[in-house]
Amino acid sequence: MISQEQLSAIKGAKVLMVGAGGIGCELLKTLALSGFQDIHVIDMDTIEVSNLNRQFLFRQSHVGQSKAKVARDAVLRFRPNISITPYHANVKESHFNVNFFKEFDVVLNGLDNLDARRHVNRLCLAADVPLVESGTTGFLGQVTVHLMGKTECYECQPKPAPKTYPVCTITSTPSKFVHCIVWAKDLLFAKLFGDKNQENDLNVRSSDAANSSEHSEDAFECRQDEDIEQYGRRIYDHVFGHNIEVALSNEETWKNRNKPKPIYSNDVLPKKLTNENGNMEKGCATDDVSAMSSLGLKNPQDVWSLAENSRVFLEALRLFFLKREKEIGNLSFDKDDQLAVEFVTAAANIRASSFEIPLHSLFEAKGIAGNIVHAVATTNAIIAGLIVIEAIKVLKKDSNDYRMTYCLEHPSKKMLLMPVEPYEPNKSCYVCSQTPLLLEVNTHRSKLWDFVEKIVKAKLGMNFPLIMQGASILYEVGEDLEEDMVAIYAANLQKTLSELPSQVTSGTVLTIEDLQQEFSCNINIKHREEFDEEKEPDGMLLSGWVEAPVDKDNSKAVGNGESTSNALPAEEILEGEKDVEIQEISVGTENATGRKRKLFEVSKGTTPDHSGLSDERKNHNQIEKLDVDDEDDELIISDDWESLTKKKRL
Ligand SMILES: Nc1ncnc2c1ncn2[C@@H]1O[C@H](COP(=O)(O)OP(=O)(O)OP(=O)(O)O)[C@@H](O)[C@H]1O
Ligand SMILES: [Zn+2]
Repeated sequence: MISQEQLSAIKGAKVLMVGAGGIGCELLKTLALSGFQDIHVIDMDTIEVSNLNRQFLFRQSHVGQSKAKVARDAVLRFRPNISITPYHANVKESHFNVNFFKEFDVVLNGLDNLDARRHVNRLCLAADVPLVESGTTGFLGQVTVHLMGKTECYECQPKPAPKTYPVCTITSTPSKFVHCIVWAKDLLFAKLFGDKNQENDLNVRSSDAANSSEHSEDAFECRQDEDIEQYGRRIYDHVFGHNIEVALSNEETWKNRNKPKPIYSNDVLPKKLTNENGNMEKGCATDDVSAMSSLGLKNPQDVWSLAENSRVFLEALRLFFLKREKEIGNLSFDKDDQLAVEFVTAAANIRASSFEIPLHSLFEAKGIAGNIVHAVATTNAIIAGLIVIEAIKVLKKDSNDYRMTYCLEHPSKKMLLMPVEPYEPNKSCYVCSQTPLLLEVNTHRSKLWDFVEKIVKAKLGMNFPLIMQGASILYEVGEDLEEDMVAIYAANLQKTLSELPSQVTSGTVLTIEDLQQEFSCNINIKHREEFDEEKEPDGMLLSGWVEAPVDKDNSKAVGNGESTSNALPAEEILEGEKDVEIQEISVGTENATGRKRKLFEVSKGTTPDHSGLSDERKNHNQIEKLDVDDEDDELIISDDWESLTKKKRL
């Protein structure tokens, strides 16, 4: 039951929701049904068919329309007297500035990416508005509360770096299906259908290959004298046959590995394919173009044979050239693009055959390629309910009662929700505590451009940076800059740090500001001569704020509105490249009675990895078995659990 006090806090509140996807739809409904009367919703997306299974405010007829607007209309139908203001826009647009954020009593995130979450975190800090952050991944979810000075900010704990793979694993020595998927989508698909000017590691490097004129770079261009089937077969033979032969010629590589088998199209398919594509020739909408339907393959959960994959490969390539020629050169892989998924599945499977890696169905391949953990609508609904509970506490200013709550998938079947006390702000957080960072860099070799791209944008997440050394501005982004300044900054970008007009060397302190985020930080520069190409590919190292270790091979999860905030256990986890953090649950070492609890692993089959975490964090990242004997599935949300799971910084 809602108390009078809660009700008046709710009624008078002006709330900003960011994201109207899986969590957002549930949240908007729950806010409206809880009595909130003034809700603003920002979402930059339009509705897709794939959203309909869980984003229940949307229907087939809404596909292509703004999520924020349709969500508003749907909720107004059952709560016509409340005010919902939709914005079909990116929250990073400049009109959503600090003054805009200051209008709200609380901000509620239902986002799906680190970049937008960091941006909202900074604006909430600058505007001094509380933020309730959330995320779900399949059965897992979490809700955290961030209030400046009271609890940690969203960026107080480092987030894991996106999963990356060594280039040579992808180009030459794949050992898992995901390596074949990355090769198929980031190299082959990009090479054939994406921007031709982009660097691409597709060709295996070999001294022999360099001498081969026949298989030089333009092997990927369609020749004038060949038809599309010949072209497809030539690409097939080049990437699955010739390139594998070249790779085999590097004998050292295969001393301790199984040798791959070159595959040529004539080994797998008849010399001339019969035309099975009658339906496709008679014009159909671009969206419906599908190699599978063209070939009569119906079930996406079937694992195709090598011959079937080879046919899909050639057919998908043919259809791209026949039906989607205008897009070629501009395409990037999109998990919702059926033909792209078919092509990538087939290419990955053919490569997997070569390397004796088990083949996968289109359904599975799509999940891996799109970093998908299938969303669970119930998790989104639970998380949305928890967001509203925390929002009400925020509005009532019950800061002692804030909880970060984890929704767990627990093979031990002990509990579903785990509320713990939020952390205090991290005193060394460069975002909310303004602690300077340290950058080790070769100031004679690295250009200002490297610094802007690799550090300021990629690591610090700034959109409109201004870089200063003392009073002199080295670089600035903005629409109203004078032409001569634009030219000076462009020239600066091409200079090494030590060549800049006000030299950047060891001991220099740079101040970086983002005017939109009203966020600034200092970076102490330390010159270092050498960097390890494998471990420090940026050629520079930022510390003070530590990036969390990349998850071990099998400890990575991604999904709908994926969780990127704090600790979570993960059972069934896929490798991926999206920004998502799945760590361990942090709970205190003693229960309310002071009795020690047994350690256990919350997540089946994964041992917590604390490598790279500070000692303080290691102490916090203990996973404990709670002494509950009952083996039945229990939903535990009692207050007792809160006292059992209090968590404090040591
Ligand atoms: N910068 C941003 N500005 C505004 N809205 C954003 C921004 N980034 C993400 N979003 C929105 O956040 C929502 C996240 O919802 P969700 O995780 O369910 O993703 P989805 O795109 O709807 O589904 P899926 O990725 O699973 O297909 C999306 O609707 C997305 O448009
Ligand atoms: Zn912080």
